[in-house]
Amino acid sequence: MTRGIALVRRPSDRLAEGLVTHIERTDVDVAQARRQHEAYRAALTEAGWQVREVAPADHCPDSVFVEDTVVVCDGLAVITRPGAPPRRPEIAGTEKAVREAGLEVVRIEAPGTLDGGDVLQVGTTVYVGEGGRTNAAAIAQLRAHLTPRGREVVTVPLRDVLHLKSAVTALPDGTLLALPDLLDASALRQPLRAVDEEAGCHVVPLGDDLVLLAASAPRTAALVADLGFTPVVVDISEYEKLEGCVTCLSVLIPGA
Ligand SMILES: NC(=O)NCCC[C@H](N)C(=O)O
Repeated sequence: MTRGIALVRRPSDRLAEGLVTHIERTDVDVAQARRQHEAYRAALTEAGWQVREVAPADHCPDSVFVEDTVVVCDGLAVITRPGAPPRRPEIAGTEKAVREAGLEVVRIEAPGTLDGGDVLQVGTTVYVGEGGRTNAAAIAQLRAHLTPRGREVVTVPLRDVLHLKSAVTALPDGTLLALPDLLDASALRQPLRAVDEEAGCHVVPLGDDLVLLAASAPRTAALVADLGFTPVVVDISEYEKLEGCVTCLSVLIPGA
């Protein structure tokens, strides 16, 4: 028995040309990135997920960051309209993959723009970061799609950060791990723990007590263990050079 499907997309040969917005560009070692992607996939498999590949989009340097192309909620896939125009061709392959996984499909339409990295689901609350990539028109569309599924969509204003999940994610018990300087935390409802490592606020609950996080956040891994969870640590240094984190390299479809 698996926990569900984990969609991933192999890194493009053009990965090193990926977008950078809030950090300096540094050289990406694509061969190393490929090895790290293999290890990331292996960690998901080991944690009980059936890893499935979205068809490659080698002409899109950022296509490995598959999370940004879809929001999955309760059997529904909301195909996004990425805020960065060069990333919009990425959505076709994702739509095919989620249809094959048996999900119902709807889309964010213009003038809405939304990146999956701006959407954090905690219980029935769906936080959406409004900032550089995601606008109010898209948030209204997402709300219309998810309200009938018993979700409450809450807007979180962002400052100087790529995505909401660059600044805050949640542990399996709903506790938020955050870098509070990067967002308006007053919108957040669950208990919040500030972390002192940039990569420490990006975690992915993998089921039971398992928590995926990056090797660049060792103090947060210790904190996660102290809180009674089991850290699953992966080195994603080459993706971090492109403002990627553990969340953006997969889309989890529980129960699929
Ligand atoms: N959800 C995410 O954290 N996505 C990371 C996207 C990084 C990519 N270089 C971008 O700027 O779109």
